[in-house]
Amino acid sequence: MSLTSTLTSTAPNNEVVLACHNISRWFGGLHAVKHVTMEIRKGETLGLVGPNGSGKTTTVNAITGFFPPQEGEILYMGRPIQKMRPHEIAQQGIARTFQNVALFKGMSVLDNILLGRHNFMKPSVLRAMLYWWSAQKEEVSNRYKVEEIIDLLQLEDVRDEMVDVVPLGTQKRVELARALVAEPQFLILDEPMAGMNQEEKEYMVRFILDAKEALGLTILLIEHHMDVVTAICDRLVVLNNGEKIKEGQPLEAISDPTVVAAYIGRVDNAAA
Ligand SMILES: Nc1ncnc2c1ncn2[C@@H]1O[C@H](COP(=O)(O)OP(=O)(O)OP(=O)(O)O)[C@@H](O)[C@H]1O
Repeated sequence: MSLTSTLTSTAPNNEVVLACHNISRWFGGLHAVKHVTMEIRKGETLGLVGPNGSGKTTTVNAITGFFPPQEGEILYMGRPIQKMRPHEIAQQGIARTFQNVALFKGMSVLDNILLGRHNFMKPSVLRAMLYWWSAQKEEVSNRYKVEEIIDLLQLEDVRDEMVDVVPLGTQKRVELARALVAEPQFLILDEPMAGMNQEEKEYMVRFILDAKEALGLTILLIEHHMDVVTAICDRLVVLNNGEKIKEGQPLEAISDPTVVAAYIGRVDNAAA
């Protein structure tokens, strides 16, 4: 499969799922995200790109409540979320994967995926003892969802393996599975193809598109591989030094002189 021949099949509509209005985040004296405004519409795959250190992960950390914005507003389905804690934001229907694989070593693939159901698990021992039948129903429903996602992402063969022994590409897929079993409407992927070879990248693209189609997702994708970004994103937002420098159709955005200069500037700086 060629990445350039890949097409998104679920067209976005005009309903705004997530809106960031003028958000800023500082770390001490470092203004990591500067007055960023962007909107993501239902069914859309929005690419968030930019050179290293341009503020992409910080923006995602602001949306997901890990490092909330100190200025500005974030609306999810029209409701402000910028003061919510990460688990409350997750409960709204937002799930994410992390730039560096963040799985629990020493646990199986299956158990790592099951952890994504924690928002659906009620931990009361008393409740479980008194209402064993209800706990059983809950267990069955968790298992059912997990099996559906294992099937969708073709993880059947490795489900009982320790997660640390499966290849990186599969670990990234396990992370995606863990995010998907939380039944999100809005999925944030932070460099899901990092460290992958071409074949692994192509598989991952396929899995992301399949998941989007099957589960009706809206996606925010941070990705450095421009072939992936141009193949699967409907629009791009480009950051540089914490600021939004461009927003538009993928091919148009990445060939914009300001964007090209931002990337080349980093290369020159790195070489200096
Ligand atoms: N928790 C933190 N504490 C201090 N500084 C931070 C923190 N998180 C990010 N930064 C800084 O904020 C700036 C933006 O970083 P960020 O990780 O958002 O960039 P990025 O675009 O995601 O980069 P990359 O593509 O390399 O992942 C960088 O200068 C980074 O060092």
